[in-house]
Formats: sequence, structure tokens, C-alpha cells
Amino acid sequence: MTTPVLDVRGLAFAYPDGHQALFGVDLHVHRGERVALLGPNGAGKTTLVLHLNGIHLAGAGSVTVSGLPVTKANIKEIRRRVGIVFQDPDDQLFMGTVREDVAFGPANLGLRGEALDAKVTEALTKVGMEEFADRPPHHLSFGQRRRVAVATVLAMDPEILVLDEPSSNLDPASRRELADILRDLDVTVLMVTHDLPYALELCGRSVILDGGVVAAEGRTVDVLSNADLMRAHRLELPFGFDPVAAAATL
Ligand SMILES: Nc1ncnc2c1ncn2[C@@H]1O[C@H](COP(=O)(O)OP(=O)(O)OP(=O)(O)O)[C@@H](O)[C@H]1O
Repeated sequence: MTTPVLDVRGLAFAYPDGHQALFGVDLHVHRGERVALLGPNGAGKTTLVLHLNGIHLAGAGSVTVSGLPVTKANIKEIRRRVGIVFQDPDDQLFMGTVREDVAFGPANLGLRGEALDAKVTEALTKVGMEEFADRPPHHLSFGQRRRVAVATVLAMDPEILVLDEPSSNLDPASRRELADILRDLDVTVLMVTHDLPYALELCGRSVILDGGVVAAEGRTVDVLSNADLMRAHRLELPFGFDPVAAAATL
């Protein structure tokens, strides 16, 4: 087996108020995989994600991205390798135009001129937003802003794309369009989601985090069709949704 792109080992973390959110998490994501991170509210999913690019630093254990440990000293390179798309695109878009927002990261890495323009166009094209390059982000719809947020991260050529609740607040058509975009990207993905059909559609493997530990993992169709496991971790499928039947149509 190759070295995982993302290798989390024994990760434990307590917040400054003493609340322990992670109790020794092991998670491995290999190149080209799309993995869903599932779990009830308060399980520690966001806390884990915030360790992947060094917003939080491990209390115990380690996080390694393509062999490079997430430490203060490596933070710049880690943030190039790990692109996080947060739940609220407004946390990520702060420039006057879409083009400037997408250019911000690669410009910080020293890209200039035509090479920078080409990188911005490439990233916006991947998310179908190239026509909106000169618009102010706050003139876009929520779904369009989420796509631009994805483009700001893709422009950095990340080794792993981490998405926190990518389908939240999207109408059904935007939700489907984003799924089509994500499926076509040639990038390793870790996706936190409560949208279980979305996890099934996009991610071959799912990991359940609960109580700050990995409680189970396996093929998404197997995880979602295990009624006892689902109940134990407060995971609920939409009424009438049959994961085995749905998986057969993918
Ligand atoms: N800044 C903080 N200080 C103290 N405790 C925190 C802080 N942020 C989160 N927590 C606690 O850590 C635990 C894990 O929270 P986290 O946000 O990682 O869960 P989550 O799985 O992402 O939940 P959700 O599905 O609701 O987004 C929770 O008990 C939460 O109350």
C-alpha cells in the first residue's frame, strides 16, 4: 500500500476550556480516494478538519500530509497541500471580485502575470464560474459563492480537498451540479457531511466519527445499510431512501 496522502494517527485534542473533543483518531486517506466523514452533532468532525491544515495543532498523536507533518514550522506548505472549503463561503471570499479571490492564494505563492491569469481561469472553469470572474462575490447567490470558494482552493493545486458540509443550503439543482463538479475533479477528497445520499453518491468509503473517536468505517453502501450501526451513531437516512438500491444506480 502507498503512503496515504492524509495520515492521522492517535490524534487527541482538548480545547483551552478543557473540553476534550478528540480521543485518539486514526484516519488514512489514499491518493484519488473520496472519503466521507460522518457523525452526529458534536462528534468532533470540525475539530478534526481544523487539524488538517494546522488551525489546531495536535495535543497528542500526529497529522501528516504526503509525508509532511502538520506543525507550525510547515504551515505554509501544509496549507498549499490541504485545501479546506468551509461551510460558509463568506469565510473564504473577501476580495472585490471573484477573480481576485481566486488569484489570492496562488499570488501569495509567487505566481504572476499570464501564469496567474491561466490558473484563475482554470480553477473557475472547473467549477463552471468563469463567466463570473469580474463580479463582486457578494453579488452572487449562495450556491455560486460556494463554487467560487471551491475554486479558491483548487487554484492552489491541493493534494487533498476537504469540504465541510458541501451540500448544505443548496437547492436540489445546485446540490446536483456541485456533485457533478466534485465527481469530475481529479483530486483526493475528504468530505464532512450530514447528507448521507450525497456521501453515497460521491464517496466510496465512509468513516463514522463519534465521541471523538473513529467508531466505524467501510464502504459507504455497507455503512448506510447497517441499521444497527446507523442507529448507534444517530445517523438517519431520508424517509424511504434505500442505499443498496441507490448504489445500484450509480
Ligand atoms: N472552541 C471550543 N471550545 C470548547 N469546546 C468546543 C469548541 N468548539 C467545539 N467544541 C466542542 O467540541 C466537541 C466537538 O465539536 P465539533 O464542532 O468538532 O463537532 P462536529 O462533529 O463538527 O459537530 P457538528 O456536526 O454539529 O458540526 C463538541 O462537544 C463541542 O461542543
